[in-house]
Amino acid sequence: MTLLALSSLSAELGGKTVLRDVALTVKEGEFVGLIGPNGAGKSTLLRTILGLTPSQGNIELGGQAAASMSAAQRAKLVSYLPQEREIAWPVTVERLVGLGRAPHLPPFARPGAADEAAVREAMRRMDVEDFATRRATELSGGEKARVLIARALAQEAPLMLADEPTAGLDPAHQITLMRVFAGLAKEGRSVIACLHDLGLAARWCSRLVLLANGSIVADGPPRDVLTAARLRDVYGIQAYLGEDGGGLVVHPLDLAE
Ligand SMILES: Nc1ncnc2c1ncn2[C@@H]1O[C@H](COP(=O)(O)OP(=O)(O)OP(=O)(O)O)[C@@H](O)[C@H]1O
Repeated sequence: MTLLALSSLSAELGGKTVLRDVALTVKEGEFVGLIGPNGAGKSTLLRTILGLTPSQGNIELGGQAAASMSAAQRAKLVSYLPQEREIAWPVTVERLVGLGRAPHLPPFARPGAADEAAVREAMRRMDVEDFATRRATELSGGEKARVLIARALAQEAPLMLADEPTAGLDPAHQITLMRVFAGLAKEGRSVIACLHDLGLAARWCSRLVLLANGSIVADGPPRDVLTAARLRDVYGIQAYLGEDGGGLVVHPLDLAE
């Protein structure tokens, strides 16, 4: 089933075209790494899908025009981890992760057993159970990031949009997160994650979409997208490209000459 279909999508910000004529289809079971240099339009693309940035063109979620959906309908289909990791209220971690269940609850209803199980599972996956009763505002940057990812996981939406989800995480938690996202894809859900770490993107994503100056310049399996020529032309770098038993290995080495 197609979870997301974008066609002829364009967006303008501050009088500048930030996305131009983007077409993208994401089916169930895909872990898509959205990659590209700073300012390429990655965050804007996620925000247009959510209706947070105005755009022209077509956006379909689960086969339905996104423009015709209520916020509640959309929240059942798509969860979102924004780039900003601000936590405004001093609520407990448990409570904050529990907010991920809001789209599933009628107004003023108490969470039921299924909601509590989803919250516990999300906290387990992101290794934040030990912080359950602490105030979320008092955690370290990486701990906050893991709690916010857990909140998005608790939403149990078929499609997750995550903006730089590995930022601030230590290497073990970065790998844990990539495993979680790959696991969601195996279960038939899909993830689109903006990533700057090309090594993680190459190793864990089933598909990479490379954005440059607001346009998709490559889309396919990591091996096809991350070529030496593209890394030079789009990112201006030279990188080690290799293989081991686990797949493609990419390690940026220096600026391109
Ligand atoms: N509110 C805004 N007003 C004007 N221009 C904006 C606004 N938000 C983003 N832009 C511009 O749009 C372009 C795309 O920004 P976007 O945040 O989508 O890039 P990105 O690929 O996510 O970058 P990064 O890797 O640095 O997070 C940039 O040139 C940015 O300066």
